[in-house]
Amino acid sequence: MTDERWAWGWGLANVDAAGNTLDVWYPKLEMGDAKPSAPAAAHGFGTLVHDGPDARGVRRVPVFTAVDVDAPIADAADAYLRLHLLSMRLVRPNSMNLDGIFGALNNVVWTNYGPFAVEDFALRRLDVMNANAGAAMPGMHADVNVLAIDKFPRMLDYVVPSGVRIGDGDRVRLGAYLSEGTTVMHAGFVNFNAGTLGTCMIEGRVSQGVVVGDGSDVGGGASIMGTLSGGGRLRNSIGEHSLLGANAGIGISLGDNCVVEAGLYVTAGTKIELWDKEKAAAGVPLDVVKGAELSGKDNVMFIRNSLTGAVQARARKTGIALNDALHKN
Ligand SMILES: CC(C)(COP(=O)(O)OP(=O)(O)OC[C@H]1O[C@@H](n2cnc3c(N)ncnc32)[C@H](O)[C@@H]1OP(=O)(O)O)[C@@H](O)C(=O)NCCC(=O)NCCSC(=O)CCC(=O)O
Ligand SMILES: O=C(O)C1=N[C@H](C(=O)O)CCC1
Ligand SMILES: [Mg+2]
Repeated sequence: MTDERWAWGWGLANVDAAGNTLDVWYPKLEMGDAKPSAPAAAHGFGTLVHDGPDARGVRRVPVFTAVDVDAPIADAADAYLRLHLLSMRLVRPNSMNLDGIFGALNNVVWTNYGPFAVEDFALRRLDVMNANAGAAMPGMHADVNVLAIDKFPRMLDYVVPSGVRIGDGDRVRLGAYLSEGTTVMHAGFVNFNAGTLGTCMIEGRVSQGVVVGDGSDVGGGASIMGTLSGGGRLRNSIGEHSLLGANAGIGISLGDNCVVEAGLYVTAGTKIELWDKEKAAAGVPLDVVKGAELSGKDNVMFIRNSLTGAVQARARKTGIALNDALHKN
């Protein structure tokens, strides 16, 4: 036994004319504590493999990839393997080394004909349209629709996890980790290395590094601050049976059984009054703490008092209950 964590499998790579790997699809991956000496089986991609370029200028080649998930990312095939591990629920967010992921991934034009290189895209698009002209329907030209230009593709084109609903596939990147019973509505968003650890309703944005616990709800338009851009360093999370209200936001973590009022953004620096009924009734000033001091605490309701304008934290005894009917996926 070693304490190494290895993952491996056969992937089908799209490789552009310059030799750049645009993407790799791994239908199946395995994990173990040692590097496999050789693939256990043949790749099985059959006629999907073509060594010469297609009309996109892209070759499709099988690659056998084995990676130590605790080592930095080596290349695009490695990055794609780790993103698959997350979406296949083989590895939880924040438990793998993802150093170097943006450098390893190529920027790609994602289309209804698969990935294209950015270089000379207009000419490649013309080649594909000409190749298709009248092929099935005389006089008709099949358009190449550009869905995105990005380093990360949609999860659902690579991994379809069981027990989830996703209203709009564009809103969930490969590398999202969605547990059984999760529903992501159309305005929700889940980044890579982020997701849900149980049954959840996601109608807001779950940033890279953020995880949401069982029985919790991220309301419409809600935002959970991430760490990739904008200078924030705190990796935020939401515990179990908590509610981040519609259009609310957090730059701190929520523990279990918490609620953030709709429309309220609580940051680490927000000055918050600790609600105390007796003190308030007696006109005694309430204690004040910064948001960071309440980060991760259980049983807290955050509101902006509509009479005084102060943000307040009030004790809450129980967690929220999701609507079961929306999670029998
Ligand atoms: C913060 C809460 C939870 C508060 O709810 P309640 O008012 O029921 O709480 P309560 O404990 O019953 O309230 C106790 C007392 O506090 C008062 N109170 C409540 N909020 C207050 C405020 N901001 N300022 C001053 N007083 C307040 C109540 O009137 C009540 O007063 P009395 O004692 O005098 O009666 C709610 O307002 C909220 O924001 N819920 C979030 C719901 C949400 O966003 N769900 C996601 C849906 S997502 C969605 O719908 C998608 C749509 C979309 O995309 O936008
Ligand atoms: O899962 C659904 O469908 C949901 N529907 C609600 C709606 O249609 O308003 C919102 C939450 C999830
Ligand atoms: Mg509905």
